[in-house]
Amino acid sequence: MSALNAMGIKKSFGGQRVLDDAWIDVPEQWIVGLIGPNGAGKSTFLTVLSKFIEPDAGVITSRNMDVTTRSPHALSRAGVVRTFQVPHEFSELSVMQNMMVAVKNQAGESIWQALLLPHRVSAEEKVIRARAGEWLEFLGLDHVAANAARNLSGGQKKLLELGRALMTDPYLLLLDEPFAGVAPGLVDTIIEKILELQKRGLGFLIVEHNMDAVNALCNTVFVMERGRILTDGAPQKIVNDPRVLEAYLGGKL
Ligand SMILES: Nc1ncnc2c1ncn2[C@@H]1O[C@H](COP(=O)(O)OP(=O)(O)OP(=O)(O)O)[C@@H](O)[C@H]1O
Repeated sequence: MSALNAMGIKKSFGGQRVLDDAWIDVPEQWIVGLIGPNGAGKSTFLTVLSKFIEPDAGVITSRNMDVTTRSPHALSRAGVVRTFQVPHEFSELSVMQNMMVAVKNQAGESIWQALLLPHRVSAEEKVIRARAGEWLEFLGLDHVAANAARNLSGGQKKLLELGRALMTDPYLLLLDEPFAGVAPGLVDTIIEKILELQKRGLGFLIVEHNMDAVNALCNTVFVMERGRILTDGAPQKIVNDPRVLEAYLGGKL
């Protein structure tokens, strides 16, 4: 069974075809990479797969459910959650508060109340706080839990973005350039956390330019060029494929 499968995806903007019969398959608990030159359509594909924009054609399924017409909200409630190239944290809230407001279902709304009226903390909110604390510890952010999110480094913001996604209990995470703007030391930390999450049962689809990270993480890689999937396979095979080298400017990955 696939955590995510998409076939025949087409998308045009103002007459420009950006996705042209694009496809992908993410088996359960796999880490799948999506690479390709700038402007190939990777982010657009991720945005279509997470349903933030509608495809013009094609079918998207997750765990054998047709999710083509679902809203992004419904998809994330089902367990498929995306993160953004530029993290979407609430900059004035603390790191802990950011984690707590990310929870799905009704609890998320009551958390806002709890933040505004801190003396009215329900048992449910205590459970959510404890879970947020566990994830922050896992991600190495527990020491900054009380800090305003705006004061985090670029890499810490990426970790917080991952933490906020984890608060929704996903089975598949779609990550858009999780290593962009991250200091080298934190790149290794994020790689380690993703591999640990895979061991705990999560799958990932990762759009990324950092080929060292792709090599370290991915079970398989899809290469996109001008809105189409050029080829797919193990990272070692992909980086030595002359068609892939040609697709990149300068013929070098
Ligand atoms: N909302 C939009 N309206 C018009 N054109 C768009 C829109 N979104 C994307 N495009 C165009 O689609 C093409 C693919 O862009 P996209 O950002 O998906 O590529 P990418 O492979 O993610 O590139 P990069 O690696 O540089 O992030 C580009 O030509 C872009 O200008």
